[in-house]
Amino acid sequence: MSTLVLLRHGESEWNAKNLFTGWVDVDLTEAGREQAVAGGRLLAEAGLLPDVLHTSLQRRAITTAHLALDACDRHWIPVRRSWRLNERHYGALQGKDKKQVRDEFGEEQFMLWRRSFDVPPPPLADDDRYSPVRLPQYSGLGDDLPRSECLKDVIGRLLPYWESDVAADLRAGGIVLVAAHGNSLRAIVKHLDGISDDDIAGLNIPTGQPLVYDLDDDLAPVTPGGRYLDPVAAAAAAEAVAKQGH
Ligand SMILES: O=C(O)[C@@H](CO)OP(=O)(O)O
Repeated sequence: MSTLVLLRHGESEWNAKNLFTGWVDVDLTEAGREQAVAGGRLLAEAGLLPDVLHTSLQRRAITTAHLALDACDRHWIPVRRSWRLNERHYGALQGKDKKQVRDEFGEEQFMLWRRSFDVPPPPLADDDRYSPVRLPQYSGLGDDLPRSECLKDVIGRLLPYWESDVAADLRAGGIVLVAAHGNSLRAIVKHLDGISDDDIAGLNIPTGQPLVYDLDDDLAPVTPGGRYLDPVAAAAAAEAVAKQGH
């Protein structure tokens, strides 16, 4: 038996502005920092003290994890990071206002780009100011560096890391914290709960709310869907994510 805690970063500057973000490395807002600290306090109150942390290479997840772990006195645990836990690359939509995109392209196309399993947004040009191609943290990726991704693509690049690194820590026992992003966490939840390609469209992950999975020896959830430590706040925050752009 092992325990997995999934934590989406707190509110980011571009969450607050309602902009598609993806691989753009924006910071947390003050409210996002407070959410991260509150998430850490929830972990402490529940006695869920992480033994190891996995994060993406993005500032909003890294800072959230640091603040949450500091709040529960686990700032010292081992850390592993991978681009494979990054947010979904939102292609040419990165930096665009969600409501404006919905108004311009219509509800159906907007939701296909946002939540469909296999429709990626148009690719981001390498000379775009939001392209990550020249960032040093991605210099070794070569052909793996995405220009746009759908959820299916995220699952494809995330699962190898899940199997090799996260699952290995889970099998070793203890409590594993994964601090990541709305869509990389949707990919993990889809995998764990066996959610269908259609039904995953309806799943939204709230910012800063710890989601806990107790896993059996096969790393299958004991309780499907896991449990939020603050279910009322998590439901309200997930609803707010679902409504973005509307
Ligand atoms: O813009 C993004 O990168 C993500 C997460 O903030 O947005 P969405 O919830 O629309 O997938």
